Amino acid sequence: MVASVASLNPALAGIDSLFPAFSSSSSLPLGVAYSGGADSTALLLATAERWPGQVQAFHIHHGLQAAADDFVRVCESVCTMVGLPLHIVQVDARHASGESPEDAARRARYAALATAATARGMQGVLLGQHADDQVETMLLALSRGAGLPGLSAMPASFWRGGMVFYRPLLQIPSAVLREWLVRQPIEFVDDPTNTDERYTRNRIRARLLPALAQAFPQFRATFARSARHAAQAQAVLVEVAAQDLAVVGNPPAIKALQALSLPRRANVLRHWLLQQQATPSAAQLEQLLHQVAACTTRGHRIHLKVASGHVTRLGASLCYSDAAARAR
Ligand SMILES: Nc1ncnc2c1ncn2[C@@H]1O[C@H](COP(=O)(O)OP(=O)(O)OP(=O)(O)O)[C@@H](O)[C@H]1O
Repeated sequence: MVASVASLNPALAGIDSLFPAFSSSSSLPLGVAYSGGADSTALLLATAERWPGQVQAFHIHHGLQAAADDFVRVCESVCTMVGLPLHIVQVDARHASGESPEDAARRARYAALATAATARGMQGVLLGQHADDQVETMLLALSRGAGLPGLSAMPASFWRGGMVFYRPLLQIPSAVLREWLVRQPIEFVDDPTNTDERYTRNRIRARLLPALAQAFPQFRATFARSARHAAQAQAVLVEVAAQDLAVVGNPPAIKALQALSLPRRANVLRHWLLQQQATPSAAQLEQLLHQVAACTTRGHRIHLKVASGHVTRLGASLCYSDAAARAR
């Protein structure tokens, strides 16, 4: 009995809880984003066990590290062994100026996964992020002073590039997946950059998570609950902002903005700016609120830098313009 429980892939519980009503017709076949690391290996094996013949693996070759060819070799060997189709997609993940290399790699990875999975007729792509990744994401957000969108951490599903992505392992600790996997005759790779403590995420993993486990043994579950509360509250804020934008107008009329309470004024301005592809810093939003409040005479000028553009006053309304973005 114990042996059969121990031999059960823990990732199965994750996919079963995320897809309770998955029918074998419309939602299959599924792709698995397979890095060759422990988590996506456990996920790939569980998915293939649950839906035999309906699963394909997708590996993105970033060409960023010398170890990338080793990842490909391990992915090929595992997929051959378990009899799964594997698609290897080369991407150019060089980062633009002002973008971090990790963000560039992630953006390129999701775009390539969406394109390749669509081309192969996949109905969704599964990702291997787990409960520890979720806590790390929240702590990273806190370390940067994030608001509710950041504290909401990673959603269990989302659309990108016309493809739906799922994260079935968000409730499963990394150690549980790894403990099972090391007892299987299956190879996996440990990304050497995961232990490089120059990266904040790796410092969080190596130093904070063990301390949290000692102080609050239930931290994965309670942090996940907080992330869900934050996501729910954020969804309400977006709804309220959309309603308020309909009232103040788009672009927003200054007098109508002044009629709103300060928190709603901040909320609707952030929402409006995000629609213009401009993410204001906390200081920029503060300045803008100050200017809107002070704008009580005809001659009052507003000219504020926000993101890579400017918010100005144009008659009775605000205006956002970004010459650099228009030229891109
Ligand atoms: N090169 C890649 N090719 C395909 N999918 C990837 C790749 N890198 C990451 N992913 C997907 O994104 C998820 C999260 O990436 P992350 O970098 O946190 O994981 P990892 O440590 O590289 O690998 P794993 O999660 O498999 O241990 C992975 O679980 C996997 O599903």
